[in-house]
Amino acid sequence: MSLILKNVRKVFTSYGTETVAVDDFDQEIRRGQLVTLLGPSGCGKTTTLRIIAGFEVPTNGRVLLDGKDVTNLPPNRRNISMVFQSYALFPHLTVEENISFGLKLKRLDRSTMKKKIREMTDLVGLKGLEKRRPDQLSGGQQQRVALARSLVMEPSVLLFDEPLSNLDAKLRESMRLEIRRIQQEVNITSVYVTHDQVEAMSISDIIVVMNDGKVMQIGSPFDIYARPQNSFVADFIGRVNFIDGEVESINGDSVTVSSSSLGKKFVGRKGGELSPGDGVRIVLRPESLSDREEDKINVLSGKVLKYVFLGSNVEYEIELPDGKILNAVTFNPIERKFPVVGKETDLYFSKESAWVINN
Ligand SMILES: Nc1ncnc2c1ncn2[C@@H]1O[C@H](COP(=O)(O)OP(=O)(O)OP(=O)(O)O)[C@@H](O)[C@H]1O
Repeated sequence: MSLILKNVRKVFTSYGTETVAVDDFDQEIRRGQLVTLLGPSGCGKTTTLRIIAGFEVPTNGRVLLDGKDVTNLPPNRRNISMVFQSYALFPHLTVEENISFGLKLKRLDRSTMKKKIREMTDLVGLKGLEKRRPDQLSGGQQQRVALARSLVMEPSVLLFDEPLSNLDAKLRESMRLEIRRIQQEVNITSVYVTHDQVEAMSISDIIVVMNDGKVMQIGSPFDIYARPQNSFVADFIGRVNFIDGEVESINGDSVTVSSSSLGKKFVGRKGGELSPGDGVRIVLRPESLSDREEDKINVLSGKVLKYVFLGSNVEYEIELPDGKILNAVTFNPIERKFPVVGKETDLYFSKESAWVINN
């Protein structure tokens, strides 16, 4: 089922102060897509999710489920399920009783109910644990029960509110792959809230980056990482270096940027509407910098401040002539000559990896 948020805005008023929690959120989520709302604390992710679920009514705008306006429908009439960070399982019920709890209201016959429970325990990987209570399960298993309990109701849309926050780092990694597998297998339209950018990158079809209630960018994980539309997105997703300068000339998708503080020119890719004379920044990921020139057309020189050998890669910090610190990561260090701390070194980058945006 498709989900559309049309110019959704939510303003909270408490003690005479207005907070714009969500500002003009406008996006269609197509059937079977997993869309992640990503952003720092307080950016409006949970409020957006609660508006979709029906726990909040937007101040302006509409929510459409398969074309039907559900903006003012209560949660129980939307056929939407939510998976919470806290699992919200019934502690005194077994796995299968937890899963079938909502089904009881549907008055299904015994064999249909049994079949559905078996399908769910198979799907989420809980076979053999049907008779256990939540306190006899690990955190990851409890979250699987919560997921099964949501899916068994065959909702049109599944919402996830930071579902992995209570799990340790290793389990989070495996569970996010599991959630993605299950979501794709069932082909259910999903909205997922997280503040963890790696989690968002690894499970999403589309990421919505939010800040201060505003949508900063909507795009695929690749676009959000490699083609950020503004400094906030570039900085929030992964590590980044910024080189500030001015547009000297534009030729197709190539932009020549001159940096007066470095006394150099660089060629990058046009990342927005730019004109000669515009103040811009080059977005440069640490791994785009290389100690080998090959056919890369840009070069930066600076003093090596730090050099950390990490086996598969090497991280360094370089001080540029304008005093700014550049972070670089190079791979396959065994084949390389090692830079010397305190000495000057050159690092190269391609036009493709230099994404030029408005400053
Ligand atoms: N009921 C409320 N009354 C007043 N302000 C609220 C209410 N709920 C949320 N807010 C405010 O709206 C803004 C967005 O909150 P929201 O909970 O949606 O953010 P979030 O991105 O989910 O944050 P977190 O990651 O910390 O959960 C915040 O400034 C918050 O203080």
